[in-house]
Amino acid sequence: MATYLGFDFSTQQVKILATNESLEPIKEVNVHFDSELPQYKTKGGVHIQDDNLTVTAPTEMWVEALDLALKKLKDDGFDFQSVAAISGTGQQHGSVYWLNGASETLCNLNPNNNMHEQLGNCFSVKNSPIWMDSSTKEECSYLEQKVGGGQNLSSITGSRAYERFTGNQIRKIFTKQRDLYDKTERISLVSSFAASLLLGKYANIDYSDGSGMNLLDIKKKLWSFQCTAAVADGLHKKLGEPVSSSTVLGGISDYFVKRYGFNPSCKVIAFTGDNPASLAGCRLQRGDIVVSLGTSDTLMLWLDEPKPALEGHIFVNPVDDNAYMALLCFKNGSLTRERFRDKYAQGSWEKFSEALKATSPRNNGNIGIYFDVQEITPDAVGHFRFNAKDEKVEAFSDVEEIRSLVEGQFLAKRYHAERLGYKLASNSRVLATGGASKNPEILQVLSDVFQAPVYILDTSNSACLGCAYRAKHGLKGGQSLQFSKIFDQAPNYKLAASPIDVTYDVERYGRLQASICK
Ligand SMILES: O=C(CO)[C@@H](O)[C@H](O)CF
Repeated sequence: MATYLGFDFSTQQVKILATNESLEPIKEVNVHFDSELPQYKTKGGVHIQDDNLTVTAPTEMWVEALDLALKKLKDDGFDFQSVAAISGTGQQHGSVYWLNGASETLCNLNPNNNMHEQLGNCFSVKNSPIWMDSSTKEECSYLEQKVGGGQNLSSITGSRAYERFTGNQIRKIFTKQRDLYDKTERISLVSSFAASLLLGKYANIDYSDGSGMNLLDIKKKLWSFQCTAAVADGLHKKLGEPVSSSTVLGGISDYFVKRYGFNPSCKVIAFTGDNPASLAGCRLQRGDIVVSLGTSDTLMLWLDEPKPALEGHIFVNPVDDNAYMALLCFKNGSLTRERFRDKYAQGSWEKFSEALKATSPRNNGNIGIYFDVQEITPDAVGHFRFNAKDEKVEAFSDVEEIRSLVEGQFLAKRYHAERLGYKLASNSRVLATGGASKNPEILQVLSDVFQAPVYILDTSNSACLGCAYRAKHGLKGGQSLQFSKIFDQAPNYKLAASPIDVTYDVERYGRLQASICK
């Protein structure tokens, strides 16, 4: 009975999840960086430097965690011989810098020793910049200026310049630590670095995670020469060529065959970023949209004709090279919902829900826009209330305040999703996850605003699970096989809300939002 492994190199841990042939989870192990590798002295898996902008993680820590996780799986009696294919994911945007000559060590690892003892001196940059870094404003401005502005950069790479995006991080090293850059023979993302360890040679960056670098032309699926030339000399050669996310990169390295008992025929499928992997793990299809309702709310959607903009991110789709996915982050999520619960519902979610039931869709024309903290989408902050005549007002009734918050948050999501190319269709489905997805009344508003059924799914392991799915997909045919065909049974979605027939004026929301942005 074949099994598949998904590896997740996330911010706080390395997780390995095994599934059976039917892609049902059968085993899971993890190594938590802070508590199990305390010698690296990380907090939340990272080091925040004194400037409070630079955020890194020790590259060697990730290597050591992989050996530790596989040892846990071995001690648990897992049958590595059964593994037909593996794939994995890494926190997006992070980067790894392999020292000149490192490839020789990588392909000749001694299975009697830990990897990190052998690879510890193979990184020119010992502390990898990661997605929480925001120290590259200067590099972002430079790149946008070199390619003709933020919208041009977004049209090429799917995003305007963002501090955490890899190209800008590489430029920072090229301009400020040129000696380290010159000693670097290969630059990986966290995802392709992890794949390289398991492959025993440098793994290609995949199209989907590569879309988070401000370097990949997402239409041509090639490095944009305009961007790579603007970032650093000789960058193209250090990146290697990008590949489809379902590419069979090769067989597993002999180190793992001898040290853990993997089958030499086990194939390594391209690794990708955590958000693309989650899209695969949610089994997202055309017309679907994932709404994750957490501290910050995020939207992931499947797109066929993306419209890259100055907000949000468009990535090449991880399971279909000819499609795309979009990621939108909304910083004001559950903390704002909790503040309204406390202020207008006496701290009770039951009363919060009663308020939603006591008010009607569209809230008599009242719209609220509440950005307690600087919002990402759009770039604005403050509280704004409008009555049915679009006049600014100071307050609504308590129950109207609650509905105006929830409707406003979901109208924003639909408005920005449509700006990126999302088209509501008869087969549209909203897949809700995260804390607030446990509240039926909030999901009813979500369903009404999107005019689509809302399903809830447990996505706690979506990134890792998505990689086990992608391992089987890559092995069984990759791009020549529709991703949904690899599943034996229907997804475990549970219908939570169906829309009542109501039409929300999304464009009106857009006009009011535009009026409050500077
Ligand atoms: O920066 C992000 C996406 O653009 C985060 O979701 C990271 O991928 C988390 F690892």
